[in-house]
Amino acid sequence: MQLSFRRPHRLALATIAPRIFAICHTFGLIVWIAVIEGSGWILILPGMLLLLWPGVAYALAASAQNSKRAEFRNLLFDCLLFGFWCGVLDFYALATITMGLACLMNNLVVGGLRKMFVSAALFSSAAMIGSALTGFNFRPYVSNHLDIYQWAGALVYFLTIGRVMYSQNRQIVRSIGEIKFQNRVFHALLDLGTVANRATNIPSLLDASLNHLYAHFPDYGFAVFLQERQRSEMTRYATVAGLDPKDEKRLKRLLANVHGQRGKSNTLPQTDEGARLYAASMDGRLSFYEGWLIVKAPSRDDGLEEILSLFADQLAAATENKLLHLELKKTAERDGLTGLYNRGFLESALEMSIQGKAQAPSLDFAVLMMDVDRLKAVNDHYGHVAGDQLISSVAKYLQLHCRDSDILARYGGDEFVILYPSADLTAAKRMASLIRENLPEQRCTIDTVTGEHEELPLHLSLGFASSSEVPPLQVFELADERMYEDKSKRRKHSTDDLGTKSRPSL
Ligand SMILES: Nc1nc2c(ncn2[C@@H]2O[C@H](COP(=O)(O)OP(=O)(O)OP(=O)(O)O)[C@@H](O)[C@H]2O)c(=O)[nH]1
Repeated sequence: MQLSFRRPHRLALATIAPRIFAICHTFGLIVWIAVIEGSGWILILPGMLLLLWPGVAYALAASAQNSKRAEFRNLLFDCLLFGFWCGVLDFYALATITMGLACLMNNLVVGGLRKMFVSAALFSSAAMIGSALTGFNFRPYVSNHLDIYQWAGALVYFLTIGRVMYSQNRQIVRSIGEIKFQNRVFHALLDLGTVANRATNIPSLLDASLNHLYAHFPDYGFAVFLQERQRSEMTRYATVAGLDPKDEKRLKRLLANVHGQRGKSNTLPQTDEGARLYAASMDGRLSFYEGWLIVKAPSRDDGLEEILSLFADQLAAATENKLLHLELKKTAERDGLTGLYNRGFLESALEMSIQGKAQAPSLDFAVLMMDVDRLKAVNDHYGHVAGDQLISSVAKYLQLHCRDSDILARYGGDEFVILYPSADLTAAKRMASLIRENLPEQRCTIDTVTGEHEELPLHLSLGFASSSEVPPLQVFELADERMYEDKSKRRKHSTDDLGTKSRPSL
């Protein structure tokens, strides 16, 4: 079997010095007594074997699979050795008491009462064996000088043990502090994903994430900057938490430095009257942006760099996911030409309004349907680009007069719908009147196929209905019917004009 030595557990390291001292001191005691009682080498030679023990104990701990457990065994073996020699030295009282106490105390400290009792049993048994082998003598006192030697040795030994316990305690306190900090980092990282997922857009994601980090690390300040990859001078998003406004200047300077380091994900410390600014790149994970997470630490913090890149990575991943999600949502919900909601979104919103009315009958909704007049003629005469411009102009006009709660959608080619999810007919009527009165004055500039600009008026046919008039399922149909009635009326008025003009009467 091949022995492999490793750095043993800190307990085995801590006991090296006190054990060497105790063994050397005991060897001195053996030599002294051997000289006094004239037993000479009969006592000294076996005593020399004792000197090997600290090395053997260390080797046992360093080669064991579990060096802590091996050191527990070594401490028990200490009791056997010292007990044996107390017996051999005829129970010299001061040595027996101090050695016995030291053995009991060491085992009590590392293994509690149970280990202490085991160590007491081992010590006494070994003492009995030692005494039996040398013929059961009892000599509690040897000389004053030896008493002084033994007192001094005991004093140094207990002081050494005290020092060891103090440094062990300090290390434990430091370790607990580190564990607590790592725990905070772990929780902050774990929750960062959840916080970021809850956000509805990028600014709120960055805001919530930085506030979350600040709540976990109130002594620190945080900032994040996202810049367009193509135009890095354009800061698209910037958020700070826990930073002084005067820090912003410093941050700008820091950002100017980190620009040159683009692509690197290492942090760049910058001194600032005791506090330090660190920047971690979010580059690797962002497709269209380059970003920096900046942390202001109250003092130099070497451990921060590693953690900071974890936070930067997590934040970048959450931002990239949100950007993709928003893009997907936009594609799924929005109309490509006008940016208004599309038919699918409107239909699900209408479905929800219908269900809402079923659950709360007092909750009315209304629909305003609109159709652009004579788009086909514009297409035919000026081309489809001009037709598109006309549609976009109508969309912009409607958007301008809608509130955030209104759902304005492009329903089909030239059809628009506004759903008022929690309003009766009044809102739809008001919008219809506005359109009737103001729209004819509006003009849309189109590009003709010959490259000229033309101004065309905007015309819409309208129909509105509300759940206060008909059952919810029929509201849309009624608005549609009314819109076609309106269109028929408007057509009648303009039929003659169309016949007489060379280009569409718009
Ligand atoms: N330029 C353009 N034209 C479109 C678009 N979607 C639909 N159209 C055209 O819009 C026209 C709509 O037809 P209609 O509603 O029947 O005709 P209209 O000319 O608006 O006539 P009225 O509604 O009866 O006034 C069709 O010619 C479609 O090809 C679009 O996105 N862009």
